[in-house]
Amino acid sequence: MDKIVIDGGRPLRGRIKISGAKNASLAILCATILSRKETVLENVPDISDVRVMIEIVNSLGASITWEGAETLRVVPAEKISAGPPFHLVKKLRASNLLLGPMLARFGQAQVALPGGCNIGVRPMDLHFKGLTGLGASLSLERGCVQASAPGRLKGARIYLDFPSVGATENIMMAACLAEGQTLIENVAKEPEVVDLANFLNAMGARVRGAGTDVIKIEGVPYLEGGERYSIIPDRIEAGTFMVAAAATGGDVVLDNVIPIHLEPLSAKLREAGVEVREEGDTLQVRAEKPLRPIDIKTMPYPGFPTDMQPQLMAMLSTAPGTSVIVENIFENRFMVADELKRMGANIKVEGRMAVIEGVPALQGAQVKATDLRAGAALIVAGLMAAGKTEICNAAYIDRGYHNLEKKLTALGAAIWRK
Ligand SMILES: CC(=O)N[C@H]1[C@@H](OP(=O)(O)OP(=O)(O)OC[C@H]2O[C@@H](n3ccc(=O)[nH]c3=O)[C@H](O)[C@@H]2O)O[C@H](CO)[C@@H](O)[C@@H]1O
Ligand SMILES: C=C(OP(=O)(O)O)C(=O)O
Repeated sequence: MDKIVIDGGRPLRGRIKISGAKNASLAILCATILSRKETVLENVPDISDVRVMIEIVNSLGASITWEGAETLRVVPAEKISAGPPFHLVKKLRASNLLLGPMLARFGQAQVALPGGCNIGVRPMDLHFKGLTGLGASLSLERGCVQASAPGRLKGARIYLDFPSVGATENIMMAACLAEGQTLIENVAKEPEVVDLANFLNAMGARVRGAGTDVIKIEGVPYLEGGERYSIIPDRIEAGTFMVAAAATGGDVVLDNVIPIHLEPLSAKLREAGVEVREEGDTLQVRAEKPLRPIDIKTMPYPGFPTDMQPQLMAMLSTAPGTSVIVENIFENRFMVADELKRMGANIKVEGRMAVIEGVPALQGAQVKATDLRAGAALIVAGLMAAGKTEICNAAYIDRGYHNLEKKLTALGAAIWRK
């Protein structure tokens, strides 16, 4: 059942609830390694990335179990014997977030270099620079990062050359248990970083400034846990449904969203002629085709998110005129263009720039997902296209979307697994 089939051409209409954020959940599951007591996490999406991360943290000695559809009970490990197994670490990019918490809590970590989607080189130099700055010794042995910090890590001043989400999160988690004050400058400001900081503080950490350029952490000797913590809604899942609604000329209401997190996308959709209305924790997206062409540059938050770029490319493929997308975050994130071309799109990719000439319509075709958001973009394209689209490698899509077919069916799409 690794294929998704869509019989396209139907505008999405209706109302659905958005799930908890993948990227916040993955970081927060890693952060539970830091604590000594039980924690309950709510609004956790039941997606394959989360399931793999649960297996990874459990392999270190924790006990994480589902208590209902969206709630996890986490009993942290008291000690760890070995690093997480390679067959799990290689599945997940976010396994790079284990290093900081393992080092801070247990003074050592052995973690294979992470896997995940092939959207760029994705080095870890900034993670290593930060952790070394806190006093850890790191070396790479046979594909495995060996890290140790005899005694406690030491607070330090760390400047990130680029506001990397993962490096910010890893260093912030490690610094929570370091001795003294840590100042991390030029940090990522993504909502998931803020959510992680809020969770750490709920466990007794002293993190200030998350959401600004500088994060200040006063180290504490231990973290307690013991809180019930609700994870923020997934702005990328919400964004994907917003784009799907707009691209099909639909009218969709999304519940459980934080509209401000979606502003970089909402602003661009409005520019394309889409009506986006915010009220409390709901968003309504309404569009009439044809849409207007627009230009997009991906940037760190609050800029336009790279994780929404492929879906926008699909939407713009039928906006009459020329749209230009510049991808500034990941060098290999235009792979979906070739698949969209199979469906009749006219897209030229030159390095980090893609030029899209709107065509009157897409036609259904057999296509393959090359990564998670490329898969999401093909879902959008399949919903727009006339006739049947068959998307293979659906496992990529399952990494990040909970109940995708069920939610789209509720909105009137004809979509099923094969
Ligand atoms: C699990 C998770 O939260 N994933 C998100 C996270 O990925 P991730 O944390 O991997 O993304 P980063 O913000 O770290 O990467 C951004 C850029 O920095 C570069 N870089 C990063 C680290 C480093 O040590 N050196 C370096 O050069 C990367 O190659 C990339 O070009 O943020 C990305 C950017 O918003 C999102 O697309 C991912 O969905
Ligand atoms: C790139 C993504 O995730 P990851 O960093 O886990 O590969 C994504 O969610 O689009």
